Amino acid sequence: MSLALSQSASRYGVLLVNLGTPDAPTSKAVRVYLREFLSDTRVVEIPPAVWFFILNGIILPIRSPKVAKAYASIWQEQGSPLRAITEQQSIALRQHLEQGTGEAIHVDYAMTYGNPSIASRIKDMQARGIDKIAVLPLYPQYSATTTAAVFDKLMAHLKTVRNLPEIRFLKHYYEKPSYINALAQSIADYRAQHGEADKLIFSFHGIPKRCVKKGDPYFEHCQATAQNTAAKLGLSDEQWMMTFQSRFGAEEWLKPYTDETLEALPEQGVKTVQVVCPAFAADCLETLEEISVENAEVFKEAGGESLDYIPALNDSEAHITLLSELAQQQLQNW
Ligand SMILES: C=CC1=C(C)c2cc3[nH]c(cc4nc(cc5[nH]c(cc1n2)c(C)c5CCC(=O)O)C(CCC(=O)O)=C4C)c(C)c3C=C
Ligand SMILES: [Fe+2]
Ligand SMILES: [Fe+2]
Repeated sequence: MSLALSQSASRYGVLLVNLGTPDAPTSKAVRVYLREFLSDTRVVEIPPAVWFFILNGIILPIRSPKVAKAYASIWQEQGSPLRAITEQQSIALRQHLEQGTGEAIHVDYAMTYGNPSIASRIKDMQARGIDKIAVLPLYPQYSATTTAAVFDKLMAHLKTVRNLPEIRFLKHYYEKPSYINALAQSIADYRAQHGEADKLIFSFHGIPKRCVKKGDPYFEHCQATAQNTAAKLGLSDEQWMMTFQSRFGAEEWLKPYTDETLEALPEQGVKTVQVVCPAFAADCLETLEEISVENAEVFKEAGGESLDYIPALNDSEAHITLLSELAQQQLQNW
C-alpha cells in the first residue's frame, strides 16, 4: 500500500509511547521513577503543595523498597519487561512498515516517565531532519491519566522548541476492528492450547471513579473493549466478566476490583480462571507480578484451583500488524 507522502519518507517519524518504568530494580531508581510519575497532576489530582509532603514524606519512602522487590522479581537480562518489549515493538513496526509500504519510515519509542523520555526522542528525530511525527500512545482505551499525560509531556517539550515539527496524535484505538480481532485471536489461541477455564476475566488497569464522574471516557472504552471481544469469541454473559486492578490510595476506584472478585469467585463455584489485561499493550509489573503472582495467590488462597494469565499482545505478529495499520492511518496523505 502507498502512503501518498508529500515528501521523502526520511522526513517522517513514528513514536510509540508507553507509561515508563524504573532504570533498575532498586529502591533508589524506583523512587526517582515514582517521584516523576506520581508528581504528574494528570495522575494524582491532589493540590501539588499538599501532595509534595505526602509523596516525599510518606509514599516514596514506604513504597519504593516494596515496589523495587516486585520489579526485581520480573527483571530480565534486557531490563524492565515494559521497556524491552516496547523497544521490540518499535523495531518490528519499522520492518513491517517498510515491507508493507516500501518506505523506510523512522520508528522509535519513548516513555512518559523515566527513560527514554519523549523530549529526548523528539530531539533525536528533529536532529535527523524528521519534521512530521506521528505519536502513538500505546493505550487502546483513552484516559486523561495516561493518554493526556503523553500529550502534556509532548507539548511541554515542544514549548521549548523554536522550529516545531508537524505532529499527529492518536487518541485511542479500542474501537478498531483490528485491535478487537488481535485481542480475540490471542485469547482463542491461548484457549486452543491450554483449554478453557470456568471464567474469562478482562482485567483493566483502574482509575479513580471520580475521574469518570468528571468526564473521563475510560470506563466506556473498557466496557466496549470487553463486550466486543467477548462477542467476537462468541461468549455468553456467564462466561466472562470485566474487573479493574492496580488501585492506588484510599479513594474509590472503578469496580469491581480484580483482587476482590478473585477472592469471591471460588465460593460461587468458579475454580479456574483465565485473565487477560487489554489495557496493557506490553507485559509489565502489573501483569507479570500483580496478576500472575499476587492475584493468583489471592485466588488460590480463597479456594481457586488455577489462575492463568493470557499474555499481552506484546510484539506478536497480529499486534505489529495492528500498530502498522494505526501508523499508516496517521501517516496517510501527509
Ligand atoms: C496513582 C494513580 C495511578 C493511575 C491513575 C494509573 C493509571 C494507569 N496506569 C496504567 C498503566 C500502567 N501502570 C503501571 C504501574 C503503576 N501505576 C501506578 C499508579 C497509577 N496508574 C503506579 C504507582 C505504578 C507503579 C507500580 C506501583 O508502584 O505499584 C504500569 C507498569 C509499569 C512498569 O514498569 O512495568 C503500567 C503499564 C494505565 C493503563 C492506567 C489507566 C488507564
Ligand atoms: Fe498505573
Ligand atoms: Fe500494581
